[in-house]
Amino acid sequence: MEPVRLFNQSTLQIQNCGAKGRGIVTTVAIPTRTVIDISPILLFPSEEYSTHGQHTHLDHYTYRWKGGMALALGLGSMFNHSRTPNVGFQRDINNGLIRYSTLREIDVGEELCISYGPNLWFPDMEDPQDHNNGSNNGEASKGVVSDSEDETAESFFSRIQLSDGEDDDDSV
Ligand SMILES: C[S@@+](CC[C@H](N)C(=O)[O-])C[C@H]1O[C@@H](n2cnc3c(N)ncnc32)[C@H](O)[C@@H]1O
Repeated sequence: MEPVRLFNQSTLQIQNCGAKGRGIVTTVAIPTRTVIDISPILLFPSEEYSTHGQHTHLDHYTYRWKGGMALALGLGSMFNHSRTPNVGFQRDINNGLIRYSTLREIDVGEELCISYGPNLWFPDMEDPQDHNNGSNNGEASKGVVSDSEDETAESFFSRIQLSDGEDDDDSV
């Protein structure tokens, strides 16, 4: 596909990122700790999700959320995964939003990626070992990230909390 400038964020564009499918790329350099998007979510209650949603393509896009699974509307559904993400996110459960912020300085033309956590349901194209053996392409449950109540060391929530200032330490 041709890169398409996004209406609400004119410095980011969505484009084809090879085997990963579509992804988000920046057309300008971005300083660290910059909020780059705030995506409202659509909540699917747990029962509805287990009966219907998880059997559909939605299951590749949803975030674990209090009371069910959430689909991020807008950019939030377009971030690809990296083991070394340059974007972090924070769920705002009360307001039904996810805030995305840069974790380091980002150069022009870089793809913006989040970490989905350790349980991938596809071979990671950014990880040559995984790409070769496809070892994660099996039993792992889908859903983009781990439960906020049950964070793993590799997931964003255990690494940084930007917007509420409770913990803005990058360390794991
Ligand atoms: C939330 S969607 C991201 C947007 C997606 N690329 C698209 O075009 O709709 C998650 C899907 O993107 C793909 N994906 C994301 N990160 C990837 C990676 N590092 N390696 C391979 N595929 C990836 C997988 O197919 C995954 O199910």
